Amino acid sequence: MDKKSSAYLVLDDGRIFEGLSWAKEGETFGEAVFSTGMTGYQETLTDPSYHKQIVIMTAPHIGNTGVNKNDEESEKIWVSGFVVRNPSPTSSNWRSEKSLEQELIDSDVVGIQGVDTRAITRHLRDRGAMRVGIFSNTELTKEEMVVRVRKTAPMSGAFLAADVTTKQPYIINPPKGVVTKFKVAAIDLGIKAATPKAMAKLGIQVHVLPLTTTLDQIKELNVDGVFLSNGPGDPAAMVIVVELVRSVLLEEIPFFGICFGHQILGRALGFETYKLPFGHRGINQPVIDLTTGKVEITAHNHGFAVAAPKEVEFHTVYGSGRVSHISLNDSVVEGLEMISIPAFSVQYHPESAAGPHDASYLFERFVKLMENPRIGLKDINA
Ligand SMILES: NC(=O)CC[C@H](N)C(=O)O
Repeated sequence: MDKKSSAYLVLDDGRIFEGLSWAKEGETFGEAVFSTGMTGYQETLTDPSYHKQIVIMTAPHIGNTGVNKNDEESEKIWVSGFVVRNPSPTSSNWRSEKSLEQELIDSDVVGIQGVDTRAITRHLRDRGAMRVGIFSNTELTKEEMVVRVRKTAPMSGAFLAADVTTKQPYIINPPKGVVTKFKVAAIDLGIKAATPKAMAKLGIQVHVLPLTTTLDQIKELNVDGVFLSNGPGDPAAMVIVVELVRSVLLEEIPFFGICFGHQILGRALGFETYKLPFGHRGINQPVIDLTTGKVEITAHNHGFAVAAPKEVEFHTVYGSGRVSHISLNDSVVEGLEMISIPAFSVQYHPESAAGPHDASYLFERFVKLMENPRIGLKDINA
């Protein structure tokens, strides 16, 4: 095993954690976010929503099952850096094709190991998400490293979806033996691979389209529904897509949004979005469905949220609606549904990847909405 050099995790408030270099050596910058998932490191690394973020894993042992082609959520690793306590020295899994460290090296991802990830997490919980840098094999002084971190762009106001959206449309068809019943235009703001697969299993032919897609291009496809995906950056920077959603709502085309798509629906309806102190990132987050009273254990990855009124029906130019789901950890809005037009969204990830499948019913809800666009959500959920 080659001897590892010292490495430093440097936060923009001047706090520095010393560890050892891991994966690629060098320096990298991003927003420091922590994920509490015990599994799913490969899905996290390849989720485009983490673009320009450095992810701290609270689970101490990472890399135990190596990496494989099936568990990727996109064609590449999007995180800017990866912070772990104890990378596994072996990869033990029948599907493993490569070690995690080798995959990170091959993907030019700078990592750091041997740092107290729990102390870093507690610090971020107390101080909030902030800019961060990883420096390994560096000649810089600690002061020079802090200065470099403070020169990097913050997440607030960041327009990042253009970096991750598909350049060309592509189609995900239902698997063999599943009849195609609906066609959906999925606007790719950083879509995870598990999402169109979850829809295709229900008989939906998913047309994955670039974020620049227009309403006319959607109407040319003669779709039964429009889907807005997860993705990186600040929803307040997504003006072009907010306008598209408003035109879809006016046409009353059945609409479903996940995570970034939920925030953009919220903004299209006229609500503000705001930055959470340190976000929700993990796969055991309790959310209550206010329609059924059921509690779901869900997968989350979001740093922003929608400021919508929770106790009452709200009224917008597109009709009335309500908050459909809230987090049981901190009461953050986790779902919206319109009553008079066919549109709903959730802040969390019903496609999971990784995480529990408690929320997979939401894809069926989208199918029912396309089957009965005129009756709206209230009757569908009854
Ligand atoms: N996973 C996502 O879609 C994230 C949405 C948004 N970028 C946020 O951080 O809240």
